[in-house]
Amino acid sequence: MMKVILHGCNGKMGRVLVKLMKEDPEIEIVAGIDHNPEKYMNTFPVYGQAGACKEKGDVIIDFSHHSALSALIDYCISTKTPLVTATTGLSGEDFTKLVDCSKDVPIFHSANMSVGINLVTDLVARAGKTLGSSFDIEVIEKHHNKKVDSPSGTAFMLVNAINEAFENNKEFIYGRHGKTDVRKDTHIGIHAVRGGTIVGEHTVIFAGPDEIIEITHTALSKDIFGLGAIQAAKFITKQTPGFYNMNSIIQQNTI
Ligand SMILES: NC(=O)C1=CN([C@@H]2O[C@H](COP(=O)(O)OP(=O)(O)OC[C@H]3O[C@@H](n4cnc5c(N)ncnc54)[C@H](OP(=O)(O)O)[C@@H]3O)[C@@H](O)[C@H]2O)C=CC1
Ligand SMILES: O=C(O)C1=N[C@H](C(=O)O)C[C@H](O)C1
Repeated sequence: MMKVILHGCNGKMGRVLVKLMKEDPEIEIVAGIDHNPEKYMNTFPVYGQAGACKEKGDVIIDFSHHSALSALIDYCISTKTPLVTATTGLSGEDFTKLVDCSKDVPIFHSANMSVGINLVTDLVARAGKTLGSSFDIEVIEKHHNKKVDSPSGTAFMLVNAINEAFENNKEFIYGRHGKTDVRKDTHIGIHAVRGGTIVGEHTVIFAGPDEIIEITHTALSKDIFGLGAIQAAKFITKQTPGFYNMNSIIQQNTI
């Protein structure tokens, strides 16, 4: 039985994880951590912050807010608990802290826990490399109206992968408005749409002379993110300290 501590248990993704983990006979949720512990009647104890958690878990799954990450990492280091973190909106400092922590504890981070988007990340990097600078690259991401961070973590994952293929020579342009300068071929435009209950859609457009390639991933349910996080949790409880992502699982399973 894998004992899980769920960080952000009362949020939208937290509730999805509670539902999915209750259906999994190999998992027990031993505790939750959330800003507002009293919000739901849970069958497990819920604490207002990581430091207050009394239970010991085999792993923590985190879908919360970037501002909570620092305290969570301190908890993981002091209790030597592996962490699967899906939270987006992380700063460079947050990433550095995660990488430092991974020297002592297994850490898994992916801005998108679906298998599909991880394949798309490879595809767009390859497309960028193949098409070169004569194709303009623009990314459009669409999410629900409750999302707090823009652009999405996945959009950053996609453009960073493309940029690497261009030896990091690209400049990210966030939306356009007014009488701005004309587009340069070093630009990658990134555009965020927010509305309704859109689960998550990412399109990368490669617009060239007289032809256009569009690669789109559409998430149809939040369950895919939850199931990916559960798969990641099962994976890192068997790993030594290090920094892991979806590719670590894909390579192992050759899905
Ligand atoms: N990697 C992936 O595949 C996916 C990642 N995400 C990411 O997961 C995160 C959560 O998404 P979602 O569930 O939709 O967001 P929600 O806002 O619905 O949930 C976040 C939860 O975390 C709580 N929280 C906020 N700050 C803290 C804190 N300092 N300590 C403890 N709990 C805190 C919130 O409490 P309160 O509301 O009271 O502030 C809320 O209950 C986002 O960063 C999102 O981008 C989402 C889907 C997929
Ligand atoms: O907040 C969300 O909902 C999502 N966030 C992640 C992101 O920022 O990329 C992943 C997914 O698209 C849903």
